[in-house]
Amino acid sequence: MSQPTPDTAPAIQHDTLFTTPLDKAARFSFDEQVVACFPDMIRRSVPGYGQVLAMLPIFARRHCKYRQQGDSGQRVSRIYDLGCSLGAASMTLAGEFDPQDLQIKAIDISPAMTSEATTLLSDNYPEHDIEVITADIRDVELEPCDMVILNLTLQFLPAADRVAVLEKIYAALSEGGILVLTEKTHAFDEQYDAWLVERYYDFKRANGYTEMEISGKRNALENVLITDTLDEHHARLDQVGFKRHLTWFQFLNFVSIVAFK
Ligand SMILES: Nc1ncnc2c1ncn2[C@@H]1O[C@H](C[S@+](CC[C@H]([NH3+])C(=O)[O-])CC(=O)[O-])[C@@H](O)[C@H]1O
Ligand SMILES: O=C(O)C(=O)Cc1ccccc1
Repeated sequence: MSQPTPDTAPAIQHDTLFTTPLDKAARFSFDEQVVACFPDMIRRSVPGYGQVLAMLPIFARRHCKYRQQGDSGQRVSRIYDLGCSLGAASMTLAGEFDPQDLQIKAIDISPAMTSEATTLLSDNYPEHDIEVITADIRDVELEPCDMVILNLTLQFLPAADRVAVLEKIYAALSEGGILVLTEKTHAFDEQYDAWLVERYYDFKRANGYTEMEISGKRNALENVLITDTLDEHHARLDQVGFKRHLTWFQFLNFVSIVAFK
């Protein structure tokens, strides 16, 4: 199935959030202002964002086993999209699967995000079984599932809460299921890290962001987006029980890992 062009969504606004000097203490939050420009912001700010999304249905085809659902005998695979924002990952998956083959549960803590995600997903994929839930992923119980997507979400949880969320994901995944974990990272080596950060800012400049926007966003994300190193991610996946996990994508300081149950 090909991806329909979203026709009912409001026009995507250009990200101009940090074009004026702001209170230095203003923290980044996923509010209405961010929602309005989010698709533009994330594509201009996250190297490889579109490429990672495009691989999700390809991974899903290989790892989602049809499961028996209730008394109806309906067979579907269940996928969680945790920290779904506007549902881009769910949208990409829905575009590549028939409605009867998938059940998607998309969860985000920001009501501004889930409200818009609900509209976008139901307008574009009315036949698909997609539930958008406003909740903190630290609090939700996960049902048995075949694939879990954490696309740039774990980095926003307090470091102390990350193990518990991954343990819960490991417990919910079926044998043969996968977690796809995409994150911004930092390098342990200071010189490598400085090089990666500077090239990341070059990437942002190339995408039209000014020095003020780059530094404004950096200040706003301080203590909000807390990166780990790639080694820390792999060690934590080991710790929660995943025996096999592979970095399948890297673009500057952004990585994506697939962990196999
Ligand atoms: N505790 C939490 N519980 C639930 N959601 C949370 C929590 N903390 C933060 N979030 C949510 O995690 C999302 C992170 S954005 C994900 C992009 C998306 N995955 C995408 O594929 O486009 C990444 C980014 O903006 O860099 C936001 O929508 C937060 O509200
Ligand atoms: O890390 C950054 O500087 C970013 O701009 C990434 C990002 C993208 C979208 C929301 C929050 C952070």
